[in-house]
Amino acid sequence: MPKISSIKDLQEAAKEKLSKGTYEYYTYGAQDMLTTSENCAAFDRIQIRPRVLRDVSKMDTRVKLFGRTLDSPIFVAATALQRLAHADGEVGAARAARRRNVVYSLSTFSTSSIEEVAKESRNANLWFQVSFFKDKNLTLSLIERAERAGFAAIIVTVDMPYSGRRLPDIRNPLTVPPHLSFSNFEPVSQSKHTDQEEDEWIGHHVVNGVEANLSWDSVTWLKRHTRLPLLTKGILTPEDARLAVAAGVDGIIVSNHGGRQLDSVSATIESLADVVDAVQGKIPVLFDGGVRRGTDVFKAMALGATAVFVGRPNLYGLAYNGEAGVNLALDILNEEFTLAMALSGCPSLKDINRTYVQHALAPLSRL
Ligand SMILES: Cc1cc2nc3c(=O)[nH]c(=O)nc-3n(C[C@H](O)[C@H](O)[C@H](O)COP(=O)(O)O)c2cc1C
Ligand SMILES: CCCCCCC(=O)C(=O)O
Repeated sequence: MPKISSIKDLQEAAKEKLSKGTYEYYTYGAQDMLTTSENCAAFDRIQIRPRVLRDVSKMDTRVKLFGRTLDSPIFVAATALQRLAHADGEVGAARAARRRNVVYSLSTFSTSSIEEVAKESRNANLWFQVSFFKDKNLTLSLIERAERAGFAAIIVTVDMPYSGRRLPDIRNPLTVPPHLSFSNFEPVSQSKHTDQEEDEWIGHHVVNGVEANLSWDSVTWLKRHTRLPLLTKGILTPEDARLAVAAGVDGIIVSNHGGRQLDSVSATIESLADVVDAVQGKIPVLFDGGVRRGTDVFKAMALGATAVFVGRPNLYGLAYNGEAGVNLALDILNEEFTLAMALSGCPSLKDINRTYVQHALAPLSRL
């Protein structure tokens, strides 16, 4: 394998290391994966309009969010089951995010617990992703644990009342090996139990436990029960963005779950500007989906994102080389992004705006 110099290289290296089932669980999307592909392809239909003869001798990628200053707007998205990729798992990935002073979001469906990640990555910028469970006390207890452990924000996922139809999962359902568990679901994980009891409990709480009877009142309810900033993840339309603002959330994440939920929805980069316009600057709009290059980050920032999350690049980094692999993924993206800013004549994030991008008449073609 030649030197890893792009996220694509990392993906190929990860494919070599992971079992087929794990690689497909991480990489694939719902049904025909139209949206998963589009998330990446749509970036190629956007061109950058660089300005020249600016002072780019000092670059500043810092972003301020909810009272904290982060060194870069490239954050790590919540993804389940990270220790399937490497023993370093969520802890290693959170440490890599801490090294760059950026946000690490921990999935509810993690293989290291809220407390373990907080303890082992002390002083990291941790956000917790929660789902609405039928058992409301379960949702609340997860949030309370995240608050107690020092997490700085709550992300509530709103695009997953049911799991999307992912064909590898249907043909060959992913199993969690016996040495791993959904660590946030303690009652079973900590007590003596048989594998069958564990499977039944997980089936009940994790897979079938997610609530499908939801409304914006559910979000208001959650907001009342946390003192942390609350972000809704999975917004794709200006209509829902306006409702999110009205519900009093502190931030929106434009996301289609990496194309893993409803196939045939638009690429997130194509939904971003409309959401940003609807929100009118009242709350930050964050973004994820298909970011594989620093130039993708630049395009999302130009269309109004306050920060972007990367999901699969983090998993590929982990699979390649644990914490060091996530460091590598974040280094590549940050180097590419800073260079894109400099070559576009934008020394700081506040300089980047919509005048720096345009829709290509034809997709930019890849060699
Ligand atoms: C393997 C995998 C697991 C995921 N698990 C979660 C999860 O537990 N909760 C959640 O809200 N989103 C989850 N997501 C969605 C990511 O948070 C994010 O929206 C998506 O990965 C962004 O797209 P990208 O992978 O192209 O960067 C998952 C995505 C992947 C690929
Ligand atoms: C096997 C349980 C996985 C929970 C859902 C994780 C997720 O959001 C995903 O996209 O996968």
